Amino acid sequence: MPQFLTTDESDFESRFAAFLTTKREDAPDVDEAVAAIIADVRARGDAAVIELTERFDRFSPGADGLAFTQAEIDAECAKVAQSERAALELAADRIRAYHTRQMPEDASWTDATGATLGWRWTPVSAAGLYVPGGLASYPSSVLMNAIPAKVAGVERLVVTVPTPDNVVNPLVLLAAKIAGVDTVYRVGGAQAVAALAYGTETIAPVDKITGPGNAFVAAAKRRVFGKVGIDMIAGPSEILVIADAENDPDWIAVDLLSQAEHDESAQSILITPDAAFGRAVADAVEKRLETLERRAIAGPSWRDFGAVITVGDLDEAAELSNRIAPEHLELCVADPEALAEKTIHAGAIFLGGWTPEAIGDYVGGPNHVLPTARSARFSSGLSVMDFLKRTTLASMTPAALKAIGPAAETLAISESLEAHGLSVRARLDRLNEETP
Ligand SMILES: NC(=O)c1ccc[n+]([C@@H]2O[C@H](COP(=O)([O-])OP(=O)(O)OC[C@H]3O[C@@H](n4cnc5c(N)ncnc54)[C@H](O)[C@@H]3O)[C@@H](O)[C@H]2O)c1
Ligand SMILES: N[C@H](CO)Cc1c[nH]c[nH+]1
Ligand SMILES: [Zn+2]
Repeated sequence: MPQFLTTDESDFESRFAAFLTTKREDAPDVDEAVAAIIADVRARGDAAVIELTERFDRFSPGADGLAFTQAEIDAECAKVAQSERAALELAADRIRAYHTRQMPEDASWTDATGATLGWRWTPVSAAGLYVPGGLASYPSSVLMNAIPAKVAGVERLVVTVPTPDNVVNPLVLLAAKIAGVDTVYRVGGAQAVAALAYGTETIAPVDKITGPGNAFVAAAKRRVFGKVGIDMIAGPSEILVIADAENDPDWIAVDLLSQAEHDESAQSILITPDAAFGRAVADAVEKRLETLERRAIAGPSWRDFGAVITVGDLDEAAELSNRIAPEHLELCVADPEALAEKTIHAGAIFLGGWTPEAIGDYVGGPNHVLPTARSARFSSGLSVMDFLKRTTLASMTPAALKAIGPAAETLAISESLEAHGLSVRARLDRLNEETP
């Protein structure tokens, strides 16, 4: 049974607090194994990657076979149905258009002292995208990771994907091709992350690694952070729907199940001002679960981590939503724009009953790699910014240095940093000699 909570019950606060802090994931401790794998790849390069692939993915690529050839990619892509190809292309076009608008502008201005200041954005030179293997590999996630990188201007973009038993999902290769990925390596797990971070004879190192994966991949990303940049460690999916009684309970039920079916630890929550509507949605979920193919995943997720919360009004709904800070927030109410003004902590907001979250997972345009586990309080989804760096620019004239240099010298002396002060003083002295 999902939890049924009502804000006017006396024990609501304690039950809600317990619900908020419920541990949803028990990630196995794999850090020691991952440390050994990374050390092995650093020491032995391709030989280690090949051996680990033999052990974990049960085939031997050989050094020549670590990267897919163009002919292999073309042959796999030819297996994809035209309808799927068209859908991927439509998704790619819309994701590209959205992320192009995210590109930030450089800035430069001259202030009253004559100092010219500003900043400049430049892309990382090379990025590596990890694509999980097996059933969990989502071609849509290839687009969501690769397209922002290309829009940002990343010069070399590579994908690593495990291909257990040497079988690849053709849609992953097609998505990579559509997104403009340069090379795809048939390597997975911590060895793929290590190869991307440190490089091997075959795999050139990258500067930034993005993409989800299992506990081994997550631990490896944590370990190589610092040597390279990483995006985030994504947790199980979440959806929060705020809906009034004017909705079809079945629509809301399938929206809740759309994230529940990702993972047994996913979380789906309905907040509604109408208790009877909440019960109708819960009944509709049970009915859908009778036939849903992924009920073995969605059922436990809904029953163990799902909730229906009845509130007094939509202001109270917004307040709870902000405390939950969900990855995805659907606002199925009469005035979703007004409610969106109040729901300030969420990875992505879907406004109105005609905007199911699943549109955002595939073809809306915004990114579907989003902060989970309440981290939307302080972080954002993947964007072009993840593949850009901002460099500040400053240019002094003699007059500008004369105006602000003495204060720098004073601060340097107060920090006992003599050479700092002298580097300013040397120039100020020259200026004083020239124009006493
Ligand atoms: N958050 C998201 O958006 C999202 C999307 C897709 C998948 N996922 C997650 O990605 C994961 C996919 O997992 P997966 O395992 O199918 O694919 P994966 O690609 O993450 O991991 C497969 C690799 O794990 C390594 N591995 C497996 N057992 C190992 C062991 N005992 N020791 C060392 N390495 C080992 C192997 O190298 C193998 O190639 C799931 O946890 C899923 O929830 C998340
Ligand atoms: N909803 C997932 C992220 O939370 C992403 C995804 C991929 N495919 C379908 N959905
Ligand atoms: Zn999804």
